[in-house]
Amino acid sequence: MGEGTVLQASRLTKSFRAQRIIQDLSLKIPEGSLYGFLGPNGAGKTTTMRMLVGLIPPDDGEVLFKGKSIRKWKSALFEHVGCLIDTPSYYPNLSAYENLAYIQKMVGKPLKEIDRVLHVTGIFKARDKKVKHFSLGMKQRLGLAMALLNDPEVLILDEPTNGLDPEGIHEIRYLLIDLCRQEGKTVFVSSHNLAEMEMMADHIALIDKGRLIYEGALGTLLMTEQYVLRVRQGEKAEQLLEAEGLEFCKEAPGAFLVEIEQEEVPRLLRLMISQRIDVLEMARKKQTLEELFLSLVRDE
Ligand SMILES: Nc1ncnc2c1ncn2[C@@H]1O[C@H](COP(=O)(O)OP(=O)(O)OP(=O)(O)O)[C@@H](O)[C@H]1O
Repeated sequence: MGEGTVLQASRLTKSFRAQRIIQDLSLKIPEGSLYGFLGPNGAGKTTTMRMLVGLIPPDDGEVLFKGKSIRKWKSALFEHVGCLIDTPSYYPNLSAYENLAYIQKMVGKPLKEIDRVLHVTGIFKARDKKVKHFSLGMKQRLGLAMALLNDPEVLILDEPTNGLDPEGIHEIRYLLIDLCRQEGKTVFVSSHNLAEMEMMADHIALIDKGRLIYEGALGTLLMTEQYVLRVRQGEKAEQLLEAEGLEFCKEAPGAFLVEIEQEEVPRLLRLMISQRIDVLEMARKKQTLEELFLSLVRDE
């Protein structure tokens, strides 16, 4: 992963008809990250993304690309950022190739880029098919292909898996992971589906009612201080945990959730083995993004 912040939102505020939609929202998107932008429906994700790509101006605050305000560097977004926000507009009676060629001609860019993006997004075989015959998943891929035409460093995608079937979701997910890990792009993707984001993002921001609730790396965030313990001899293990004075709760016969410091784990395992307790599993419990989100919203 690259170093530094590539795109930054600094204290963005936005109202529509005197109603505050985004409130003092700051984000730092690390270069090379797959950044999940999460929040419930109506939290303000699309509005934030529109500001990030310069489609609408913030009332207050600013967007910085590589440290420079986009207000003074308008071409930065055009040259370095590709986006898929709202439904992409295309001509249904034209083929995928013709749609992409139309854009390239308009901006005076070479047509040779088209086959590259058709390959990257996996719709090369449908290159000459009319878009009106495309499935929703293929249309999303075409939208991504449009966003990739310029070979941008950063991709900003608003709910790209919305409306897709499980197979389509899976394919887009792996495509985004590939774009980030293989092609080195920074991928900023919004979703209200926490479970889906957990499978691909390395950084996340959680917003609710236009405010930032959490931003950071996902790595250890989901780790808890609890361990899942599964053994064959449940009663013996329970007695041992009690004798050791550990906090625990029984989840099922022979299955416990134990509060224990990582440093103490080897000693507990040695004790169990010496008492002929067969340990089937001892693993750090991970909370789901959903559990984390709910606890953060509750704390707010
Ligand atoms: N142009 C607009 N005029 C008035 N209100 C707007 C406008 N755009 C968005 N809103 C309002 O702002 C709030 C946030 O909308 P936004 O689309 O940014 O949320 P979101 O997090 O993307 O939600 P979703 O997941 O449903 O797309 C909503 O209450 C919406 O009705």
